[in-house]
Amino acid sequence: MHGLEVRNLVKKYQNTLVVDDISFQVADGEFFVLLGPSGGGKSTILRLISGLEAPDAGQVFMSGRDITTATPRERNLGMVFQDYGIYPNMNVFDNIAYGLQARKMGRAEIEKRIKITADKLGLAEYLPKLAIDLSGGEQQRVALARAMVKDADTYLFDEPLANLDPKLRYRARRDIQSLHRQKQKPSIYVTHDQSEAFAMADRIAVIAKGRLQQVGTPDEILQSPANTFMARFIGTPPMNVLEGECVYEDDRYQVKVADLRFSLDPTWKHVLQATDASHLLVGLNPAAFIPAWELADYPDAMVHHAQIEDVEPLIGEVVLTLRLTDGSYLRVLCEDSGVALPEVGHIFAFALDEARICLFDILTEKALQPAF
Ligand SMILES: Nc1ncnc2c1ncn2[C@@H]1O[C@H](COP(=O)(O)OP(=O)(O)OP(=O)(O)O)[C@@H](O)[C@H]1O
Repeated sequence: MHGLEVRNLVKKYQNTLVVDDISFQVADGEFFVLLGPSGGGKSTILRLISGLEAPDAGQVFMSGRDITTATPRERNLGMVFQDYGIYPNMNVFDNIAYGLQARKMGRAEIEKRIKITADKLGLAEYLPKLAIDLSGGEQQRVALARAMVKDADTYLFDEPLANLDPKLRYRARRDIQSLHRQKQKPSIYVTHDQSEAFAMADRIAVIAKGRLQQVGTPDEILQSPANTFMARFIGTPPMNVLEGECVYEDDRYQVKVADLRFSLDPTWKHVLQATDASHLLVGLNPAAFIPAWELADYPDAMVHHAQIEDVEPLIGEVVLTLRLTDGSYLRVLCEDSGVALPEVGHIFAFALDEARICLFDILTEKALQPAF
């Protein structure tokens, strides 16, 4: 097998389980993002892959070879970390050359590679300068150059853009993706920034409390959260998770949330017959609502009403918080209509794209799956 695999990795610090039985595979050419809240265990997983720390259990494989006990150098990794690991009193050329010299590469080959990489990253004029005299963004590019000059078997990135301003982040993101495409190796990228994860990832693994919550493409993660943690974590604003009840009336399954009733697709039938559907958790994606000003385009949609509790304008979008009859709140994300914003206290008319309803078991909080 090509690519990288971690199998049942476990790591404890002073009896606290920080990495709890984590397994995943990353194919050659795949950009794989570890996303999750701070302290969840993402960086520890990267350190276990890099060999900077040893796992208490589990294995790491590269191209099918067990490298769990190999030294970091034997693993042949390209690494870009948040603190960049730059030697401040060396010039930029020597910083980039360091790993190649350690591998006993010839001077002419080192110079050739550094020239190509420095040109690509706009670093040519900085090569003679001391690293300490560079800005944060320039140092970040040096760290990237150091990973790029190598022909590594896997590339690891640990929040490499955390210290950059938004404009530089955008450019650095493009540089990292271009490096990845050129190398066609597995890349594993740690971030707690969802927009970064969704912009860059082929697949995302969400890690929280040391556990793998879900692995999937950005679309799978967004549309089909595996549990209520995922539903409440992903998205701005995240999914509404409300208590509800399923009823079978008028020849169809319907889900009731406060005084709202939504029709469920027949693909839910088997789940609802097998589960205690009288009480479950209902996931309503804020982006799945049809606002008042678009209802004319959906003449068959079931129209609901609720009072507006809060209006939060964003760039080109608006988040409305609606108060339901049982006192719970529903957040709705709408494209800005271009006319006057709805007002707090007014009654808002809306419909729901019912195909996007998610249901969760109230005890396990795991997603229920419709049968297609
Ligand atoms: N060397 C260590 N000794 C003891 N505890 C540690 C050590 N390294 C990490 N931890 C703890 O392990 C947990 C996971 O840390 P880790 O840095 O892997 O999380 P993370 O998801 O990368 O967080 P962040 O996004 O903040 O970097 C944290 O509770 C952290 O305090």
